[in-house]
Amino acid sequence: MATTCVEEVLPPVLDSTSDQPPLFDGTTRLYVSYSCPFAQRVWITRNYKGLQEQIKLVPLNLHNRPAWYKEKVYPGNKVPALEHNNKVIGESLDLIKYVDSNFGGPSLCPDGPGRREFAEELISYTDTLNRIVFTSFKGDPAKEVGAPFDHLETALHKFDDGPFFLGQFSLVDIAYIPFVERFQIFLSEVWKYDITAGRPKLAAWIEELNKIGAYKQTKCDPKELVEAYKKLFMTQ
Ligand SMILES: N[C@@H](CCC(=O)N[C@@H](CS)C(=O)NCC(=O)O)C(=O)O
Repeated sequence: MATTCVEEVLPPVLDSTSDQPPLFDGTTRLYVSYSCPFAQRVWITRNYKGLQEQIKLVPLNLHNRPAWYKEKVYPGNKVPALEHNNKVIGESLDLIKYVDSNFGGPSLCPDGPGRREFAEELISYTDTLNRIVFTSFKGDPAKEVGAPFDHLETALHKFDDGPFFLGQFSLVDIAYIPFVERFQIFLSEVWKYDITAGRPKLAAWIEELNKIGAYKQTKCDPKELVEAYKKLFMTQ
């Protein structure tokens, strides 16, 4: 498996006091926040394809956002956004496909009968998983999150030529892992709920992903995550 990945010194975070990097000067820029799971999807894709030189990371402080981001770069004012070929485009699920098909490096799109359809099906289920789990944080997660994690466990049984959703590592794994990473931490820390208990395929999937450098470099800080989610979901 290709894990063309160099350990990268991450650029400093820009805030409202920071100058705007030049726009449309021919540099491809990926605007992210280091703690955003949506941005993490595109960041992993870029790393895995070995595009650290071709796609420059521009990390933003979302709590003290530079005004120029909304005004000049991306009116949607969210991350991720990609500046490429004199355009700025957003939406993480579109961007992982865009980066995969418009840049070099190993393909992350599945080939072979049944895989493309299954990939689309799974990619659209990410929103369902996220909705159920985020909503459960306001209720009783132990009762509510079982079904979506069982859905992932079942999906991981479909292709047996590797530990990933389509057998080999693909955009499907990338679409899920930033969220599953956070859910695992928060559900375990706050609710003592182990998402891998009784789900051996899910456990093996997480273990294999943790061996991939392109992903490891993007992981969130568990302590910060717990604090942020407690504020977001557990205060009135
Ligand atoms: N649907 C978007 C969601 C992106 C998103 O919500 N990003 C958050 C950070 S994790 C953001 O930029 N929030 C800033 C805001 O909403 O003002 C995607 O998939 O890219």
